[in-house]
Amino acid sequence: MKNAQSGKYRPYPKIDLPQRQWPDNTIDKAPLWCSVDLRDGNQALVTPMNLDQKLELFDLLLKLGFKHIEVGFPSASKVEFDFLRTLVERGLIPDDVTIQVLVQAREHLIDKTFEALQGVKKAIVHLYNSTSTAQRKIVFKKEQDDITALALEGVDMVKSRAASFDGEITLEYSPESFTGTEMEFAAQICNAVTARWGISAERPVIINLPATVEMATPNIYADQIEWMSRHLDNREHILISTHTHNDRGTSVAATELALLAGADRVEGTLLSNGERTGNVDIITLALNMYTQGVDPGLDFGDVNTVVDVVERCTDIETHVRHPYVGELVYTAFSGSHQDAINKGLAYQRAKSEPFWEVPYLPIDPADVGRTYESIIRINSQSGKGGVAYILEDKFGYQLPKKMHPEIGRIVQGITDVEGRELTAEEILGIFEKTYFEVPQYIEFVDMAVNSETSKSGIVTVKLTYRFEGEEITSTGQGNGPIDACRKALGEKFPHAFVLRSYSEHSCGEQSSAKAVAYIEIETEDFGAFFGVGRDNDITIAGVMAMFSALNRAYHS
Ligand SMILES: CC(=O)SCCNC(=O)CCNC(=O)[C@H](O)C(C)(C)COP(=O)(O)OP(=O)(O)OC[C@H]1O[C@@H](n2cnc3c(N)ncnc32)[C@H](O)[C@@H]1OP(=O)(O)O
Ligand SMILES: CC(C)C(=O)C(=O)O
Ligand SMILES: [Mg+2]
Repeated sequence: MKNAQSGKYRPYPKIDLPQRQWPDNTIDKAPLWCSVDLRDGNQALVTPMNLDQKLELFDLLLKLGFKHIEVGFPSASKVEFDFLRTLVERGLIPDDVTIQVLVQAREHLIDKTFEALQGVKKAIVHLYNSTSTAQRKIVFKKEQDDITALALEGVDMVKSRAASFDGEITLEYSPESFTGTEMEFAAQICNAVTARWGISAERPVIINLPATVEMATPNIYADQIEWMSRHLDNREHILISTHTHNDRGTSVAATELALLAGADRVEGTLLSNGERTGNVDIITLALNMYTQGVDPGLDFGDVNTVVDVVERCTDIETHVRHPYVGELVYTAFSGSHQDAINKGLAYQRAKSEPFWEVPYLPIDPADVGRTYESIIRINSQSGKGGVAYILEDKFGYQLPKKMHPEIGRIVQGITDVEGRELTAEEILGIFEKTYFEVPQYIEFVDMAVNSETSKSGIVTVKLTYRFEGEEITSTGQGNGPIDACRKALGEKFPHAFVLRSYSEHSCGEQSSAKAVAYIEIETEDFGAFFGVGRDNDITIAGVMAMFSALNRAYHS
């Protein structure tokens, strides 16, 4: 890169805003949302949407709850014109939804726009012209007064068409390239526009202040919004609208700070489609509010469907890390995150009040229609907690905590060698191979508990097992069936061991549930090992767990 101080680039100047108020404000209600997916999003696509795609996306926007929808630039092309006509002719615009159309301050375009609007009950006509120093100098080659005159000509044209229009027309005016415009001129042109329109309580105006190009830090945009809010005439009849692009990657922050600064309305798109780096992502904005306990007024309870429809219509894939909706945003691979999430979810389930307190998950995935299925995935960065979570969450095995390090080590040994993610089924396979498919050094065959003796507290069992090619049946007594089986192995089994811990649970649906038992033994010869047994009968499951542990110890 060249020297940044070569003079090619300059810092954006500060806004003179004495006693700015916005830093002390909080967002406590949703703005009026306006989707510009069908216009700004569409105009930025390699292949603009066809009629069917626009209809599908429009339908999604209605379902999500948008009340202002910019449906296009009807004077720009046949598809744009036909789309609006289709909405009107098929009666697809609900009474509580206002459609918006964009147009330049040019007569033939305004006429075409009103032709497209015929039959619409209420519409926002969004008139724009560029006001920035660069556009005035380079593109329009006009002074400020000429630019204002252009805007006012546009207003006059819209006003006269609106007067003879059957439906209700609201004016939206955008000093396009606002962020490159001097504040005084921006206020001056907006005030001229609203005055010419005849602003009043009955004729409110939307003043949209676009970061057509994001040029500065978000606090500057907030300053600009507060500055404009202070300098716009008839502020009470104006809806200040934001329209941020994401050139510096801070459109969400800029919009949020603009809301603190007094903006009433937000234009943006789903998943940030739009010119260059995109428009601000309304999903992120809305869910940011939701996670602060503020009702966003849009329903993102099924983000997977939103992503499907938007991807189908725009032919743009969603990044796996996209806030709230990306494939990996609810997934932890790393051990310490998995451990904390696992504990957090258990804590959340157990407590009675609803406040969401799960570490590393700023939102409950279920609230946006995401499942817990993919929260924890296993690779070489993962730890024992993650493995235990998968075995319990997916397959119902509630491994005792003491056993987690053992299975964690075994799985990590495999991920280290494989160098890739292991699926849940592969984790289950490792678990079953480790505990249920151990080569049989000593093999359990059968057992029977003497029910009479069990009443006295001491249990007598008859155990049959296979050892060194011989099937042996022997009797043992103990303070439980497993202890009795241990004794029944007697002197024929050469490795002395003691039982260290035991736990059990049932696993699976009621009708097909199995009992699962976990036993830890400590052998003199091989050290401590866990074993797992699974059977219809809990006692047999326990004894099988003991054999599993013995065989693992022997083969260690
Ligand atoms: C920031 C934004 O997103 S703004 C929205 C931009 N969206 C689009 O442009 C998508 C749709 N646009 C189009 O299809 C076409 O540009 C049309 C149909 C609107 C116009 O097409 P054309 O007239 O053939 O071409 P073009 O857009 O290049 O016209 C440029 C002329 O319009 C003028 N112009 C541009 N914007 C405006 C405006 N808002 N008001 C008045 N005149 C304008 C330019 O100064 C230029 O004038 P010149 O011919 O005297 O040099
Ligand atoms: C038309 C205007 C509002 C626009 O899209 C922009 O300035 O980014
Ligand atoms: Mg834009």
